[in-house]
Amino acid sequence: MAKEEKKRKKKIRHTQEEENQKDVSENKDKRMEKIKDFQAKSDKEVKGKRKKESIHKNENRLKEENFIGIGDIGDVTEISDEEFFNALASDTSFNTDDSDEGDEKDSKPHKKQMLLHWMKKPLDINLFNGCPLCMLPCLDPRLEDTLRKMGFDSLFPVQLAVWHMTVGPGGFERDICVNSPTGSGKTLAYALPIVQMLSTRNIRCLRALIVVPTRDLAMQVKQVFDIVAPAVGLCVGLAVGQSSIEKEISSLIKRSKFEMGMSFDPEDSHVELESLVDILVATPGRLVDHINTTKGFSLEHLQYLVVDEVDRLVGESYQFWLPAVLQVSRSAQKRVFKQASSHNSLRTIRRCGVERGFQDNMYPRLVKMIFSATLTKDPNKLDQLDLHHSLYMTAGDRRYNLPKKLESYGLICTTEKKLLNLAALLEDLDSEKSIVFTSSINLTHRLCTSLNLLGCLPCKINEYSRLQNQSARSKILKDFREGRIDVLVSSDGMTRGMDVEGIKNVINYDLPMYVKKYIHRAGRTARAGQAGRCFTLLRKNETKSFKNMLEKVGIDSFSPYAFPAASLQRLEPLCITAMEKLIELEESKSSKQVEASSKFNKAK
Ligand SMILES: Nc1ncnc2c1ncn2[C@@H]1O[C@H](COP(=O)(O)OP(=O)(O)OP(=O)(O)O)[C@@H](O)[C@H]1O
Repeated sequence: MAKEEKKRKKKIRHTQEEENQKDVSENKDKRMEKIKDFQAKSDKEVKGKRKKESIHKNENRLKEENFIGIGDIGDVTEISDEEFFNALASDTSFNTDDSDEGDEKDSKPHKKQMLLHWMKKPLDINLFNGCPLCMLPCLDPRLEDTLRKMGFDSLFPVQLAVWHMTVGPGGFERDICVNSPTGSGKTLAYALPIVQMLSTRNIRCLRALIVVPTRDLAMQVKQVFDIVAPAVGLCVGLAVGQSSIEKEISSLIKRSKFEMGMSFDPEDSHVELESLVDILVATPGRLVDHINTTKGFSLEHLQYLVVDEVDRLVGESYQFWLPAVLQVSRSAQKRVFKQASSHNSLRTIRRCGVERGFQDNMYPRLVKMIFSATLTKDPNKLDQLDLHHSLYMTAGDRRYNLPKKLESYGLICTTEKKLLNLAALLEDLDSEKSIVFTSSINLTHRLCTSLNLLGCLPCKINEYSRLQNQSARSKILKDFREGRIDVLVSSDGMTRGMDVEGIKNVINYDLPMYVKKYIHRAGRTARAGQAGRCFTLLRKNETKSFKNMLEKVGIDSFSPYAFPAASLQRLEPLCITAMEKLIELEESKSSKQVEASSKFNKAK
């Protein structure tokens, strides 16, 4: 009897276990289904954005092709339909931050490629070896002292090359166009000669303008000037919209004494407002605001114009600022030049002779210096800069170069396994300082949330994208610089020019579609001659395009990077749980948004 009872109970237990297992596996299938749907939705969202970007890019290309500009247009970005749909299918990242990141492909053999004559014989920066500061001709001892305090005892090749063409024998006779790899020291390459040349000025007025594409980069460039400029008594201003325009104006323009007192009559326009700065670092939008609206803001004494990340700043989304600056400085220059014989209070004596003017009027030359790690060769874009007797400087004979000590790796996996592979990689890297790049702002947020929901990684992770306001981004960047954050999940807004010391790894969560984007992302590491690694997560069907991309920067293949199966198995359930929590968060967020909008509609 007891035996039969035992048998019966065992049978019941067995069927229960079978049913439970069946529930669990059905449940798991449902969970995986839900995660797949979620991933497909986010892929679709990113693809939609990319498609828009790419159509936008093609519209621009067509516009350019119909543009009757100088020379041929063989250098415009080209993407055939089949490439476009391949890229979409392989889920590679189109530019979502800036449609100007496209490559100017070396035009196909059948297309005549027009290369500007001055770009045909570039000056090779690699011919210049690093030069000890004590051997640098004409360097102001105060600047030498400051550089040593910065921990620099020699100049990098690009810095020496630019020095020779500006302060040295080259004497600023020509406009300088520099194409030098990321992290090679371009900021100091232009800051040093400008500060050296202005160190002898008597009267303070705005003589040097540096334009960069983003606020964060502008603040970073200003930090460099804030170290070297005061050493020779120069003042530096910032115009980026970081503070209110009134606050900014008071930091740039000295209000006349009358304006302080009661007796000031605003109509009294003959009172000359003085500049509080010799050098201004600005983003295009705020610069144009000051040109158009700020009383006393003048470019008439401008001697140096620097355009950093120039291929971005002459791109389609920034085209508004350059004509304004050139026009204002040109007309002001002509006026100043004519008055030069008069005894006005301030005469701007510029070196480097005069420029071919309009209607044969001669006027002092505005020296232009343009910099990028991926300098454009498109004649239509460069023509906007109105360059004078340009000198093209580049590192070696290849168009695009990665830092010498950068190693490129590829992690081949399916979309579904990307989070799992990224988690395994971050676990592998322990808490080394790293940046994870994604192609869209929303994906940045989701990825950062998922990684934190895993709860098992040895690193502190935060996100950095336009979803956060400027002050939040500045704080996160500061925490990252100071080591309170180990891994930054970032959209491409961070890419250009940002210099954070000690970044060991860059991780592309998705394959950048253009080599320029790859260069600027990977260039966040291996800076100033240090070593660094760039990992790219890609699908099997993206391997070919990744290899093609690396060939453009002189790398004939990438090293595969894989993980022991055990670590993937251990992390997989955690990733699934993290994805489910993320889906719940997204669903509750969207239901709250629906609730809020229905309440809003009812209230109307
Ligand atoms: N002469 C030097 N000696 C040692 N370090 C230097 C020197 N010049 C610059 N550096 C350091 O090199 C790093 C990269 O400099 P910088 O940001 O100017 O590079 P970059 O070429 O502008 O890079 P990107 O193309 O990404 O903007 C900075 O951390 C800077 O402090």
